[in-house]
Amino acid sequence: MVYTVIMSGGLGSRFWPKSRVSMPKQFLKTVGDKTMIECTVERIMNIIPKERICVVTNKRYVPIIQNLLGIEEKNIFKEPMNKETASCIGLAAVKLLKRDFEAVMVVLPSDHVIIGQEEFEKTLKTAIDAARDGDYLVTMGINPTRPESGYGYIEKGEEIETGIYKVKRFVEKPNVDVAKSFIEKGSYYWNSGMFVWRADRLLREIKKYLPELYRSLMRIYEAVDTPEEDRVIADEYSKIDGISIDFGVMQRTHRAVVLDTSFTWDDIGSFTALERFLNKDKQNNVISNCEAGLYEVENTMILGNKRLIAGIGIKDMLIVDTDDVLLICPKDRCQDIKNLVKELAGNDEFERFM
Ligand SMILES: Nc1nc2c(ncn2[C@@H]2O[C@H](COP(=O)(O)OP(=O)(O)OP(=O)(O)O)[C@@H](O)[C@H]2O)c(=O)[nH]1
Ligand SMILES: O=P(O)(O)O[C@H]1O[C@H](CO)[C@@H](O)[C@H](O)[C@@H]1O
Repeated sequence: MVYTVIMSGGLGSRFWPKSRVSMPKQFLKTVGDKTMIECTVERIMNIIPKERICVVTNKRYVPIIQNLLGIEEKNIFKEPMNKETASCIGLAAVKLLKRDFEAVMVVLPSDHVIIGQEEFEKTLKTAIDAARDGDYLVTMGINPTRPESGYGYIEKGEEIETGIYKVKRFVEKPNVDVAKSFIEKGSYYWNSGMFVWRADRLLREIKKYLPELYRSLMRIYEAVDTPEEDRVIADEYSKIDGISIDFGVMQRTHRAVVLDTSFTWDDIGSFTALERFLNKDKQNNVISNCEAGLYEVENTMILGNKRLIAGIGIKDMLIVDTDDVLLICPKDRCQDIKNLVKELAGNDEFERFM
């Protein structure tokens, strides 16, 4: 059977200070009036029934997820700590395999915006059909519109069925110059970060490329549904070296295929990504959730809280106000918020702001 696996344990640190450890961005109403994880569930429900929607998350978020989604506890796969997406997806694979030896997993991040529900459903059905036999790791390719260095790039090879191509090359997060050259070539997609594969196929690829992780996952597999499960997961997670599925498996596998897509997609990975979905004034400023008194301010993004935000002679800046933290930085440095958060999180004095 086909299951959805929603990855929802990330900290969303590029969205700090709006996103906090206690309430990361997937649980916030970032675009529209529903939380991002609710939108993810709604998007998939026409294709996969709720009883087969699973969420992998840090154990601290279980109450939030139950409250927002009303998902059965057996479908919430709890991680004791964050070890990136290869282990998160690997854990879901062993949990599902124990339930269903032919499980097909539709792996979805919990924080994307997709416009074009019909096209999305159509693509997903094709992806599921392509993955069902177990030969392929199916990715969904987005036609790139800018040399974004925060994404993975997929070069398409031979067309094996209409709209389905062998992956010639998968390059995770190239620098901007390399990304530019990919776009000029015209044969590259962005990796959407959504994947479809059989759980057993994924585990065979993990065995080949991440053997240590595979051994941990097999020990977890043995313990699933026994009284030892939580303890074994905690033991193994403490040993796992975190790596993303993209660097760990997708860049190395020979079994990836890519589907051409036609829906509008964004991963809302950073504040500037969010900016693309918000209204702008005549000076190209985004002013959200507050009043602003601006004099000669241009191309600036202001996400407010309760206060009036006033400014003079500012250009290309990001201002994020919350009850206890005010963040100010140039817009083109907004990816560095993740580094700032890492640095601040290492300091006891700032822990309460994280
Ligand atoms: N369960 C689980 N989910 C994860 C983990 N890391 C990331 N995710 C989820 O995977 C998706 C993509 O995550 P990223 O955008 O790479 O990371 P993020 O933590 O959301 O954001 P940043 O901290 O800003 O990079 C999101 O839905 C995250 O919630 C993890 O270790 N465990
Ligand atoms: O972990 P990150 O930074 O969100 O990157 C992942 O998602 C990107 C799309 O959101 C993909 O483009 C990347 O290849 C990767 O899967």
